Amino acid sequence: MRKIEHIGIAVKSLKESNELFEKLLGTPAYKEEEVASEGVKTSFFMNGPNKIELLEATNPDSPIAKFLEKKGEGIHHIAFDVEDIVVEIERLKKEGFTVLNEMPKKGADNKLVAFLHPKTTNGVLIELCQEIK
Ligand SMILES: CC[C@H](C(=O)O)C(=O)SCCNC(=O)CCNC(=O)[C@H](O)C(C)(C)COP(=O)(O)OP(=O)(O)OC[C@H]1O[C@@H](n2cnc3c(N)ncnc32)[C@H](O)[C@@H]1OP(=O)(O)O
Ligand SMILES: [Co+2]
Repeated sequence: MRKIEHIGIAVKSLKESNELFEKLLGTPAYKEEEVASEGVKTSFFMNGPNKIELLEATNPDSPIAKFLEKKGEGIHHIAFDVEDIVVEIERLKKEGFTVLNEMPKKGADNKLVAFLHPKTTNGVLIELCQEIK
């Protein structure tokens, strides 16, 4: 794990939350992107070296929809940048973490991603991100 790649925040309305985070950070979202496979539409903000990802559900089966139902709006996951996601998945499995998708999948912002079950990470959903070069 090299650094925190982004903090994911579940929101009800991307439009409203984009306006709120633009006021908060003093800068507009630099990208909006839908990831149909995850049932989300996302927007990204840079704040210095830090990246914020806002996520709105695009269907009721989306992990974000279920999260909002259960916990309401708020921090959803922490994403870490990794050099080689396949190597990292194997390492983490050996360490006893539950990897939710052993095959990396295409995420947003030109990344390959995988997730660790929060039950094995002190209640925090962890995302692994490898830049697609
Ligand atoms: C890929 C695009 C983008 C990117 O950055 O590129 C994204 O980040 S997409 C983000 C959305 N996609 C995902 O989150 C995929 C991984 N998530 C999952 O597979 C599920 O959400 C899962 C397994 C974490 C939870 O599934 P589900 O909600 O169906 O199960 P439960 O409600 O039974 O939850 C089980 C247990 O986990 C707790 N939980 C659920 N979500 C979270 C969370 N985000 N953070 C912490 N804990 C979470 C939930 O409360 C349950 O605990 P319990 O004590 O039993 O209540
Ligand atoms: Co994410």
